[in-house]
Amino acid sequence: MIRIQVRKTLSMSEGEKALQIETSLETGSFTAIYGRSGAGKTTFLRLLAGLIQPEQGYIEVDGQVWLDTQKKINLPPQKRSIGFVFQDFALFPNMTVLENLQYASGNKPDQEFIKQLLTMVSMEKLAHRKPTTLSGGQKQRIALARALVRRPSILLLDEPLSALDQEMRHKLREEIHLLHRQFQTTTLLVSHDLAEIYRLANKVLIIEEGSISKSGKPDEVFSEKRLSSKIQLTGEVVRIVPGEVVYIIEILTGNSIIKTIATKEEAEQLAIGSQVMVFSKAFNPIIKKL
Ligand SMILES: Nc1ncnc2c1ncn2[C@@H]1O[C@H](COP(=O)(O)OP(=O)(O)OP(=O)(O)O)[C@@H](O)[C@H]1O
Repeated sequence: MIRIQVRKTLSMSEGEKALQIETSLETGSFTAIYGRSGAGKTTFLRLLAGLIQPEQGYIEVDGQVWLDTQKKINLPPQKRSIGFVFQDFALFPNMTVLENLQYASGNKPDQEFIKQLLTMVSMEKLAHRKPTTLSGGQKQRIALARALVRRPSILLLDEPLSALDQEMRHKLREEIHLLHRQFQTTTLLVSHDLAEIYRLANKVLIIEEGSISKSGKPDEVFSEKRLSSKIQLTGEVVRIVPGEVVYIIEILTGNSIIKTIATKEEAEQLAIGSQVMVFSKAFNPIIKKL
């Protein structure tokens, strides 16, 4: 079990605001953190990692206290068993893929485990390449393997797939899913992508106005009961076409575009890039073999 309670004053453009988070996570769970830009999601991960200090807080991970401001306990980042993956790869450019993993694994690299990780992220053949010769997806696979190489108690993923194209995002999402099934590392993922959250997370925390406004299973948190439906898809708004009476909203879901209609009021709440869920009560599909 992981118990977290932190308070930190954030300096926002509109002034100061308190970030106050209190939650507990089951060991081995996969939790997504969702919220507007600037809500404090990254700051929350950095507080957990010990990269920034809260004014007040308590963090206990599987019985070990990492932070207790009352008792003046505060483990430095290197003593907190954490793996971190950011959106911008952050590999050492002068080291090969293998050296990046060996360096991260400390004094006694477990060569067998490094090999297993490289195989799991399909990078065993590229172990001797330098990061500059790799694609974004490949670099992020190495960043994932590197974050896991010390078998951390917590894996923190800060929008790890957001710099990748749709296809690569999808592939890496499945790899993260497999890595989590294999190692059961307690994971926190910051994501704006509902499809990603649905696929990976068993719990979601929504951060609004500096605190958790909702938490629960993705289904409970995102779907509204009144919208009980036969089909539910998640996607991203790619086009909004105003009409005389209604608006046409084009939504990218997987590799397909769905067109739906919306009232002016509904359309005004959307923007290009908004993540949405599409519901339909009547589902009467026609199947055509491709
Ligand atoms: N160490 C710090 N001390 C005080 N304020 C900070 C600190 N780090 C970040 N902030 C402020 O806290 C706010 C939240 O930033 P944060 O990066 O956590 O948001 P976010 O929810 O991750 O946003 P995004 O989705 O855009 O990445 C910002 O206004 C930022 O300027």
